[in-house]
Amino acid sequence: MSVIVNTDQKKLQKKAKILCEALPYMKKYAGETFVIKYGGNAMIDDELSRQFAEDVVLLKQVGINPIVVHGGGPQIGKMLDRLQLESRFIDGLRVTDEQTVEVAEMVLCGSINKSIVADINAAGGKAIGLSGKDSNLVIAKKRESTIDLGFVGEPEAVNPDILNSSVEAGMIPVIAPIAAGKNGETFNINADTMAGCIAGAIQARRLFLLTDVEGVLNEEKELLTDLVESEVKTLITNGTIAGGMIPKVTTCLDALKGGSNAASIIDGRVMHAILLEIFTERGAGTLIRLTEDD
Ligand SMILES: Nc1ncnc2c1ncn2[C@@H]1O[C@H](COP(=O)(O)OP(=O)(O)O)[C@@H](O)[C@H]1O
Ligand SMILES: CC(=O)N[C@@H](CCC(=O)OP(=O)(O)O)C(=O)O
Repeated sequence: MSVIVNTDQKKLQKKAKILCEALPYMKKYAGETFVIKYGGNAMIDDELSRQFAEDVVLLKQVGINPIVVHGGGPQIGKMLDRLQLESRFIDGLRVTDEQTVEVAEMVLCGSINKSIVADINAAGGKAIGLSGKDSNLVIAKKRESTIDLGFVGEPEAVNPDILNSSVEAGMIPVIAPIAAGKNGETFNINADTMAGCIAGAIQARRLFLLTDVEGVLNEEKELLTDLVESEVKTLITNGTIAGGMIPKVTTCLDALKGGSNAASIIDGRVMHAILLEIFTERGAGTLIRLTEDD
């Protein structure tokens, strides 16, 4: 025979209260599509990866349609090191020659994509691994820049049919940021850029970028909880926003202009970061909007 002691009951009541608090958000977001960008730096340990997968499956279970776009910059870097090839970045983008694009495709579409798919499936979901190449999901073109970045691409067109049919079939798409150009060449796309353009093209209700910092930080390293477009531009110009944070904030602005309702940069090192962001009144990261009135 088992008994429930008072402290157990209090713990259970606390759990029930948390579930009730999440109810209005579940209702508000049921049927909506969320694009979640899972950065290579946020995949820092197995337990966090397992919890990320559980969060994604929970979203699907409560009627939200999550679409995961992943990165893997540090993992590409490690493989390049092993092959004694150099990693070089300009404004957060990897300079990508022919050998580098081969390695990027192998790492992103191979080990990383499949391990996220496996984690989501192990958590009870039905994940399908894709890249921009599958069913012409994303057609890329060379990214023009003052310094030649090689095979770095940017999305030119998005054909979301494969996403719509996968979601309708109850699947969770997991997308690697690799795409083909019109002539069949392979392009390496920054994963934030890939996530933002997909979010815009399918008019995702929300875009989340999970990374390895609390959000956008000011010069004193304090978290900026809300930013509008003009503030983002000033922070880039004065160098406060630099490196890998540049493609993140510009991606958020592009997704908002494309039709997403809100874009947030959040700390992927925090357990259940997505659930906290979606199902509590004020998430922990930086919320980006176009203007104060949005
Ligand atoms: N103002 C800023 N606030 C926060 N992080 C910043 C800022 N400027 C530059 N960064 C850098 O951006 C990094 C996140 O980008 P990145 O390394 O590309 O992450 P991910 O792999 O998650 O895409 C942070 O770890 C930090 O070093
Ligand atoms: C062009 C470009 O920079 N592509 C990235 C793609 C992976 C990525 O963006 O990964 P994170 O999100 O983990 O940084 C790269 O080669 O690192």
